[in-house]
Amino acid sequence: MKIGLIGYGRMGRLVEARAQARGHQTVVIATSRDAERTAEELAGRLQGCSVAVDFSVAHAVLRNIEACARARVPLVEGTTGWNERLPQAQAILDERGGAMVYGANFSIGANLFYRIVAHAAKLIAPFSDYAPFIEEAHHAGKRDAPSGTALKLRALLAPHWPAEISIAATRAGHIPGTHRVGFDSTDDQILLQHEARTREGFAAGALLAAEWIVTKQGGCYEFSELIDRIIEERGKRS
Ligand SMILES: NC(=O)C1=CN([C@@H]2O[C@H](COP(=O)(O)OP(=O)(O)OC[C@H]3O[C@@H](n4cnc5c(N)ncnc54)[C@H](O)[C@@H]3O)[C@@H](O)[C@H]2O)C=CC1
Ligand SMILES: O=C(O)C1=N[C@H](C(=O)O)C[C@H](O)C1
Repeated sequence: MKIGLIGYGRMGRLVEARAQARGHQTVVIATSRDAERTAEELAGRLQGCSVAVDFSVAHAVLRNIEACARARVPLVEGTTGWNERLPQAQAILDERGGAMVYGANFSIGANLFYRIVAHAAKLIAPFSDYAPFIEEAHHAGKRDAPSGTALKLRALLAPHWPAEISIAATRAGHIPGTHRVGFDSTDDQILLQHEARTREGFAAGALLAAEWIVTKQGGCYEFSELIDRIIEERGKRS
């Protein structure tokens, strides 16, 4: 694949290294130096890419989606902090026939954790003494809080607990990403945790998504849909 990287920080650089190891090539790199470019101008830069991978900043996401759709380049959208603009993103993709896979967390483990949490929520919710809470911890350089993953976890719990579910966010040092979901009762506490050891898992998932979306002509997919397909396929084989 000929990859266009939007954002060349912690994640962008890691995606480049992993992509190279898998025989792909980075042909375009857009950074904060491209912040003033319009979607049309960025689309011009992305011409010739077979796929784009965006790990940049929330305020640039809609511009980046439009640029990729205009250039007819399928997009892997890994940036977080833009959840409330998803309907606008979908409208842009529909209007221009763009293809995008997005996800707050591209690690396979975190996506399996979503399913464990969803199952736990269903199991625990009928016992009204239990109240859920979420804790997340990340490196000091992370801009958004709560994390995209914590918001996704809250969305999984919300159908079972109508009251607001508290999320506590810690920003310190170099923590790659830890998420905890707890269910607290008068007598005990059930605690589930996903802890990323490095960022390699995010980069590996983003490349898996890139290799998948590159074949798609259009559409908007959440990465967890791709994981569902993998779980289904592996279930059939075993
Ligand atoms: N979905 C996932 O699995 C993961 C998502 N993330 C998210 O990815 C994003 C980036 O994370 P990091 O790489 O740690 O950040 P970073 O701060 O290390 O890198 C951000 C990059 O974006 C560039 N940038 C800033 N403004 C831009 C603009 N207007 N246009 C294009 N590029 C621009 C910067 O020059 C920099 O290269 C964050 O939103 C983070 O939450 C991070 C890790 C995993
Ligand atoms: O910014 C990060 O580093 C991470 N961001 C994602 C999020 O907001 O959930 C995923 C991961 O936890 C790392």
